[in-house]
Amino acid sequence: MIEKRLAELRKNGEKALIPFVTAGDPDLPTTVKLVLSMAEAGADVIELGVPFTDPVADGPAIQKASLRSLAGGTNLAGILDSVREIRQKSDIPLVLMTYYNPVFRFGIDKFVAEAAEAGVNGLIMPDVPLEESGPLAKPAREKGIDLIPLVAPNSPEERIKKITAEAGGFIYCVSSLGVTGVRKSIKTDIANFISRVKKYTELSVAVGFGISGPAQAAEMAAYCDAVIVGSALVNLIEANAASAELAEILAGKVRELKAAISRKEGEAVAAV
Ligand SMILES: O=P(O)(O)OC[C@@H](O)[C@@H](O)c1c[nH]c2ccccc12
Repeated sequence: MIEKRLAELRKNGEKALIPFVTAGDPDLPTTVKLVLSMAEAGADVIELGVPFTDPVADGPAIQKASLRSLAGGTNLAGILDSVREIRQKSDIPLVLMTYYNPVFRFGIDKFVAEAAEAGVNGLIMPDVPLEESGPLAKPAREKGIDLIPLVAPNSPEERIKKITAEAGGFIYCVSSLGVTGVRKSIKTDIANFISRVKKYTELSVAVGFGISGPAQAAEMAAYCDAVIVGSALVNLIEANAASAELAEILAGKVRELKAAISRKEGEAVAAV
């Protein structure tokens, strides 16, 4: 499902936009609204974060969003209910980003079965390395859920080869070492990094971590098939959580990002 959607875009020479939001920030009914409005605004796949108390791969923006969400009582069962609700209105591919602990507590097999039934298409689990993904990979494969791996700029060639061989959905290339969060500039040689990954896979390759706005998204999109934007959107949600216009504000940002990565080379960036 995810791979198919991304492959269609690639065939048309289009870049994909994958927005990330933390589920339950500010609350789950709002998350449903935000996902639907982002889908309508041009998001191609949506990544939903499962809040966790010890989100080791996350920077301050998403850590805070996780705490806000947990304070409101968000749990995995509630998130799966929200996915069911989204599925009544949209077929946009959905990826859950979750640490191992919430899944383990829920029960791995039960989680995979319920996530698949609810309409989850992919999983990103930052604290589950390939070597430990077995107990999850088998049921996920059986239920048609893609395990989307993270690859870092310092991943050795052999490791990239192994990880991509087991992957589904797309390959998540982490732009920079460290945690999630907007960065003024991305110092990694992305062109080189992406071409190393592309040697081993036919799957679409996405870049995420540190993309702060349209200009940076466009810069990254020049090298890869999809860009992932999280913290910048999470910050926008935090700043506008009390506004009746929140869904429209977020949709506006998604439209702006999608337009920026859709621009052909040489085309001027419109002042927005
Ligand atoms: O927030 P950023 O820097 O835009 O990065 C994307 C990111 O938010 C999202 O993909 C994500 C959130 N938490 C994660 C943990 C690991 C890997 C990826 C993620």
